[in-house]
Amino acid sequence: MTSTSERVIVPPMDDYNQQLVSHVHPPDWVNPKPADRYDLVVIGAGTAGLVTAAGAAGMDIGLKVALIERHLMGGDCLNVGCVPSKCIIRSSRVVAQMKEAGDFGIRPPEQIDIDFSAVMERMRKLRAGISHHDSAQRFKQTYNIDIFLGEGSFQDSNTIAVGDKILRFKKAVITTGARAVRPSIEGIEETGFLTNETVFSLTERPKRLAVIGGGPIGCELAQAFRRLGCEVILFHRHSHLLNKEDTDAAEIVQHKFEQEGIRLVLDCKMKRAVKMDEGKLLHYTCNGQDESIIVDEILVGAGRAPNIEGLNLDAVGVEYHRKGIKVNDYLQTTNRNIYAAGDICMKWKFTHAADAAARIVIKNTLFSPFGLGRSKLSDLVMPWVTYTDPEIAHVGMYEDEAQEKGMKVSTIKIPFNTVDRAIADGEEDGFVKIHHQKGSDKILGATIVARHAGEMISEVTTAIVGNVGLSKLSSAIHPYPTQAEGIKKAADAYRRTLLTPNTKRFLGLLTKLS
Ligand SMILES: Cc1cc2nc3c(=O)[nH]c(=O)nc-3n(C[C@H](O)[C@H](O)[C@H](O)COP(=O)(O)OP(=O)(O)OC[C@H]3O[C@@H](n4cnc5c(N)ncnc54)[C@H](O)[C@@H]3O)c2cc1C
Ligand SMILES: NC(=O)c1ccc[n+]([C@@H]2O[C@H](COP(=O)([O-])OP(=O)(O)OC[C@H]3O[C@@H](n4cnc5c(N)ncnc54)[C@H](O)[C@@H]3O)[C@@H](O)[C@H]2O)c1
Repeated sequence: MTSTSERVIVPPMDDYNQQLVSHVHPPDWVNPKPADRYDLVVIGAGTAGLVTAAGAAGMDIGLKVALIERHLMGGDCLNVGCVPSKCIIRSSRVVAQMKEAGDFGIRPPEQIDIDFSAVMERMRKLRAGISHHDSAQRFKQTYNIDIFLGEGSFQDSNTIAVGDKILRFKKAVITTGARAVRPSIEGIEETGFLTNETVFSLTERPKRLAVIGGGPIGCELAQAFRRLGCEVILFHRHSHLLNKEDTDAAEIVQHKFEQEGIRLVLDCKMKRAVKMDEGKLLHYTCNGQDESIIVDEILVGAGRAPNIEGLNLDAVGVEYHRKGIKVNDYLQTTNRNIYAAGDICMKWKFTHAADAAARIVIKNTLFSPFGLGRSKLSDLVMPWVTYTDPEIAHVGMYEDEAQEKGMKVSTIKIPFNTVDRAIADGEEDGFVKIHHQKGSDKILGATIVARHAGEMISEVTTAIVGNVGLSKLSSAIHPYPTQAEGIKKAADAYRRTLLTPNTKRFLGLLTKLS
């Protein structure tokens, strides 16, 4: 047995990050002697890889599974994505609520003292605490999975190399995820910038922060850093933020950002970055005007690039493109023995999407002989949430998407200023919007904008998955007062559309006879 594990550093290497690394890339890890042949080899131990490997090995039916990770087990979600971002978002919400205290009859403190380094330390502590779930030791001991730390690279259609080890497989799954796109802005590499891979290592607050990209990453982090005391300028190349979301929803968030003092530069083109003594100079154009600004740090959240380099995909006939690996609806690549799941191959780049895809892959690789009974990606009903404040939660189709599919759509919108609990909470900026098939109560999709919209959307997801229509939803009792009553109000609004003049006449007759 040889040790192939390279020492990995997650700055700052305090006790918490040492604990994290000891779980997800132990410095003293010794790769095992490979089995003669694996039923499944999984490359990449992010959410998709962990769920695939644990799901297969955890069945305890004697499957031999290997999992390869070159950096940190847990992937983006645990280390540089969902977990650290939601921890600092939580701290930033405390600041926002302290600032709003006056609206609730509570005198806010004269000065809110934000200890940025303590906020980041809290995040590191929580992340380290969660990390044992994804640890190499746990996956080895609980599931009897062979963990190989190192870069996986295909040799041929039956073997993968990790360092000096050769792993033979029946089926392989590529779950290597994606990373931040490096923007093509002149001088940006020399000037230096942060991405999601480095921003959570900050220990000091940058006074002036430029955020490039107004998608989920840019928006969630711009608002958090603004609330934690940075001056934030947010550059986006489209005419409004979160342009993939429902327009009304994005508008509410954009308005909130402006209220909170985030400077928005929309429809912009970044031209050049220059490192100066006073900071980082950014040249850009906006509305045809040349402009510039000096900041202390630049954070880029400008989309994702797939981690395909080094996999040697050409050797195994796995086709790929700029956005990732090509898969069919069964998540099978162009090599029938090799599958893929998660950010490496899917338009839905979410942890829960990677998890759901992994479950499809387990079924299709191991339990669908001759292709019988395979599960399809297109059967999934996918919700997602952007954790701005208010949050935007969505599930199913947007109105235009449904129309493009030839469906006739009706939309019901309930603003939260008509929902008692939202009024009591002082959280009236938002709405529940439900799209349903015209002339029927079948729910096609929904968007919710609310402080905890993410906690509410699952009711609609469950309804869609369970084929529960608006009529049934309207008969489900919702506790009063809750913000989820907004969903019931939408369902009630649908029920009222059934009251045609004829039904009203009939009901009138019934009352006379009663
Ligand atoms: C800032 C940020 C916030 C986010 N917030 C959320 C959120 O709130 N909710 C949500 O649902 N999603 C969120 N996401 C998205 C989520 O993190 C991803 O969709 C999810 O991590 C994808 O999982 P994955 O397994 O496909 O890939 P990854 O998590 O990227 O894992 C891939 C793994 O493969 C390894 N690897 C790559 N190449 C090789 C190789 N050749 N050999 C061995 N190992 C290799 C990598 O090191 C990595 O560990 C966020 C993302 C970011 C960046
Ligand atoms: N809450 C969540 O679930 C969550 C949170 C964060 C990220 N994510 C996932 O991560 C993925 C990546 O997020 P993202 O925000 O990086 O990508 P994105 O592609 O969704 O958004 C980036 C935006 O930046 C713009 N942009 C790119 N280059 C620019 C430039 N030079 N100047 C100005 N604007 C520029 C793009 O046009 C785009 O609209 C998303 O697909 C999302 O699924 C999810």
